[in-house]
Amino acid sequence: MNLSPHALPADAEGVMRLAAQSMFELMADASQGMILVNREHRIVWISEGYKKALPRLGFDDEHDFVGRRIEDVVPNTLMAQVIETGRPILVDVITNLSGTFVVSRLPLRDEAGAVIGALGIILLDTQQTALQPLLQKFSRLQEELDEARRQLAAQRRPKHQIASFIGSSPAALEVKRHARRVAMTDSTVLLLGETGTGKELLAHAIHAASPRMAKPLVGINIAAIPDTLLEAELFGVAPGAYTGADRKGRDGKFAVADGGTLFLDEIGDMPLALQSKLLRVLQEQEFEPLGSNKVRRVDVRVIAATSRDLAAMMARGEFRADLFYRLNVLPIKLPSLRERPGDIEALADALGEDIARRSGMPVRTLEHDALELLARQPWPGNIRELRNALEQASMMSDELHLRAEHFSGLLPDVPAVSPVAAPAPSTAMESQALRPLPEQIAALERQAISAALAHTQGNKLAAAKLLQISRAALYDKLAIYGL
Ligand SMILES: Nc1ncnc2c1ncn2[C@@H]1O[C@H](COP(=O)(O)OP(=O)(O)OP(=O)(O)O)[C@@H](O)[C@H]1O
Repeated sequence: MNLSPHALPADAEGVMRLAAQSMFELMADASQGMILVNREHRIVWISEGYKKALPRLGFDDEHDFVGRRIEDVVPNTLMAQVIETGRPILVDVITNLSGTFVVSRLPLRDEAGAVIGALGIILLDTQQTALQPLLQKFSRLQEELDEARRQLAAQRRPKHQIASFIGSSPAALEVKRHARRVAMTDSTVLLLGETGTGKELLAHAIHAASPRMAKPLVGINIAAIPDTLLEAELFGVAPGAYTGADRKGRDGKFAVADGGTLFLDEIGDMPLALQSKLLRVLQEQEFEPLGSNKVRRVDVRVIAATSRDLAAMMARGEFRADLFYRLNVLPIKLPSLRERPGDIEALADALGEDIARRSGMPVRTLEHDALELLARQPWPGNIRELRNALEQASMMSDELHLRAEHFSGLLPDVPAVSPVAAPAPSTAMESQALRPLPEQIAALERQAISAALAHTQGNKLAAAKLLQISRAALYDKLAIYGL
């Protein structure tokens, strides 16, 4: 007889059938449990080992269990998914009320290849194995990952809605109406207003109300970054352009904000040399990273803000006219607090609640005389300064109702009893002068900065010149004093 070397032996089919059968029996015996379900997800059989786990699933009698749909009796099972997709899940960890198990799930097919059910194997019951510490660690890490994901989602949620812009004065309502309208468009927005009037808050709110809300809002304060670093910060650096830390190259804010919104704060402080590069991104949505000649395309909506008079800067040749007109398509002018004293009560309520929530202090209310006093102030630092005054007054008193006297020394209208200019020290003055020196110096410094900002109408560069300190030093101090 001339047998071809590749011909199947006559008993091949029988051996394979028996192998499948013995494998099945062996697995049913050796594993912690086995379960078979049909096409309709109904349980048709369970192994002896599986029967032992039934009480933990809430079943005393095997006959109550078999015949049911698996998803109705085994929480978190993925057997239905295996039947629907026809794809096995070779190793997985499942946790339900009966414990944590390492399992395997295989689809079962007929001769034509159609899925007729699935086989589930409990490979390990973690309570009974040396893997217990490892699996405990796994479930702890899983919990930590879930928590980190929850926190990240909460952080990504927009910080402010348009309704967070407090105020019902005609000027505040006009700002909100305008903001809602521009949120619908994709054009560049220019927010104009003194420091602390809510430009950043409004930029967040416009982004949150825009179709880009699910994408990032990236912010950059142009005045706070030295001119020499600004180009790299905005447009990124190509790999190899520099040695050292930037050798590998890095994305700039425009690339990070791709698909979302870029908030350019203090746009008036943009150096002339970079203004043309910015104009090109606004017009063409493309730029070249530093040290690269490859054009990068992005889809970014720009919201710019400034407290400076861009038109005057343009007239002086300090700001490019073409950039000004490009930015000025949808300007929104934010009113100063002086222009809307009627909103002070609502603002103080909202800020007071926020201060209490963040500090753990009780919520304070303002007495009539305190409200009248606050309404008379010039507020060069606007709402940020109001917030700061409320925070300091709350910290310095235990009373739940703040009166005008609680703002003594915190506002120019209620002069701090300065130790230097105290002609006839009263008890209050003495106690003021007995405060620690660093505290007194800080109070004076804060007042000097407030006064300089009031004088320059919020122009920080001019205020820094007046105070004879650098722009960066002024920014540091503004952050320290919450101005
Ligand atoms: N209308 C408002 N309602 C409630 N809070 C406000 C409002 N406007 C401003 N604030 C609060 O005042 C503070 C300063 O606001 P924001 O930083 O938005 O001002 P800004 O105009 O961007 O200031 P700067 O020009 O100095 O960057 C923030 O704490 C902000 O939440």
